Amino acid sequence: MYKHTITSALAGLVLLLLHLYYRQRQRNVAARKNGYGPVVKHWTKEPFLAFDFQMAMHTEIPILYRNHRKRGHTFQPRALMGGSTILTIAPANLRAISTGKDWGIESMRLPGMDYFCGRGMLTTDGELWNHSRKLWKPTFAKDNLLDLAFLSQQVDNLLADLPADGTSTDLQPPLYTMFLNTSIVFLLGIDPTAGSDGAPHTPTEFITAFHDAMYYTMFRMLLGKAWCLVPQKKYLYACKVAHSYLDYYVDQVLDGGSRSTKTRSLLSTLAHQTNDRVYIRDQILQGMMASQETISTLIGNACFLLSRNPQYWQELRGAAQDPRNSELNFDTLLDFKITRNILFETLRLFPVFPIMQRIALQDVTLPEGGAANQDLPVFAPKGTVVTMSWYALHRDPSVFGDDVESFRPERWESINPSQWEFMGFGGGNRACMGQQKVLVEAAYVLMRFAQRYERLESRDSRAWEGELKLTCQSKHGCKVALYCE
Ligand code: HEM
Repeated sequence: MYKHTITSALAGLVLLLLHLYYRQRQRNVAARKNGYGPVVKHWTKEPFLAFDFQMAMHTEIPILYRNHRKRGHTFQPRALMGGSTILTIAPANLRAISTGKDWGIESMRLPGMDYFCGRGMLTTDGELWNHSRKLWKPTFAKDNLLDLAFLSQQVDNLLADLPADGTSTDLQPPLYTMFLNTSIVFLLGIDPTAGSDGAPHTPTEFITAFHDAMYYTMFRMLLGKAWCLVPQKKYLYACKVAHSYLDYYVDQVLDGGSRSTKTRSLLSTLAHQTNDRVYIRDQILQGMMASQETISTLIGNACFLLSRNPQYWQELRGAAQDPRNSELNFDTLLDFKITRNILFETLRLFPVFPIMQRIALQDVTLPEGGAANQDLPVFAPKGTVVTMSWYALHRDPSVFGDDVESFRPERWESINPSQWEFMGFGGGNRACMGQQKVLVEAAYVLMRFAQRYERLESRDSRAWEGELKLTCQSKHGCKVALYCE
């Protein structure tokens, strides 16, 4: 009886595999007839859903680079049950995905994120997304980014706190705290370091709740409908604290009539344009996700690289001490080549967002990647997910030179990658709105550091290893020693 059951199960399995194999063959034949080419396949350990591959690409950042080197610009893990993602870094495909209306993110993100942060730029497609982008726009206008006074004061405090006698220190946590504070000023128009002002929670309680809610939101996104099986008390509490903290400030601005204030935080910009309290709160939460650890991650990575390449620190220090560069304002910082090259080179090697995904909103054609030569178009039926690895894209020797693993900021003087060959700030419809703000603020911090410290030395012999949370940070932080003259 037992033997019979096993034999039947095995026979069933073989039939299922044969069925899946022939279905895939039929699809390939049909695609070829229509001028499409099949995508190069990649074997995974778990062949049904390629689950091991999906997990690895979110935990081991360089894995997609290694696979692209083996399989080419476009490939697909073989998943017998279907539904596996197409991986592509072919610039023509990236252009098509980033500029058309056929690709989106809503169905991948909104179900898991809706309860916490609702509908906004990071969770919707189409009209809703477009509407949010328009409402956010004035906050990123140049005249709203000129004032570096709060950042300057924060940098003063940081420089006063950091040891300058060669004692080992990790720059990542204080950089994170500093940019968390500037983020809150930018989003809410309040100084979180100034103490309590009647809000139902302290800024620290809000931040803790924000992180807790994000942590559980990740599970919601991973588990889909099965999420309801997980105890939800902590998640609901975290959402409640974060919501009530922000509601307090939204109410103040809407009810207190302070909409005419000159402070152009995201909150005040939005309050000029809508009365929808929940909508405004949701946008602030999404702004927090886009901004709160991005700039600190970039500067931390830049310092990590500079501490191992002292010649560039000396170059930066020389420029920072040059009296002609004494005025650090929006325009001078944005035009400053040395910091720009350092920041772009850092983003090239360690993109803050190393992978990005999109889902096909209808049947679509990708311009290339089909057949063994990868020169035929690829058919992507509605619901196909594409994964784009910026980490791999930024290591193309034909664009960046043979020494792609080296930190060489001066390469940016002689290369000219297209928008689809370097995507540190994304590109196309959903390109980063904060790019100028980032380049100016990060340059400001690097210049202030280089003015003060004669040397920046690494205190960590390990190679850079990425840890993917909201952004991709160095797993081991940025352990350095700083020396003043
Ligand atoms: C090192 C810092 C940063 C980097 C590297 C960065 C990079 C990116 C990238 C790659 C995208 C595209 C995402 C996609 O394709 O779906 C993006 C989107 C975005 N970024 Fe940034 N970002 C940074 C900081 C910021 C900051 C500080 C803000 C705001 C204060 C900001 C606001 C946004 C917004 C609003 C979007 C969404 C655009 C949309 O979906 O339409 N970013 N960012």
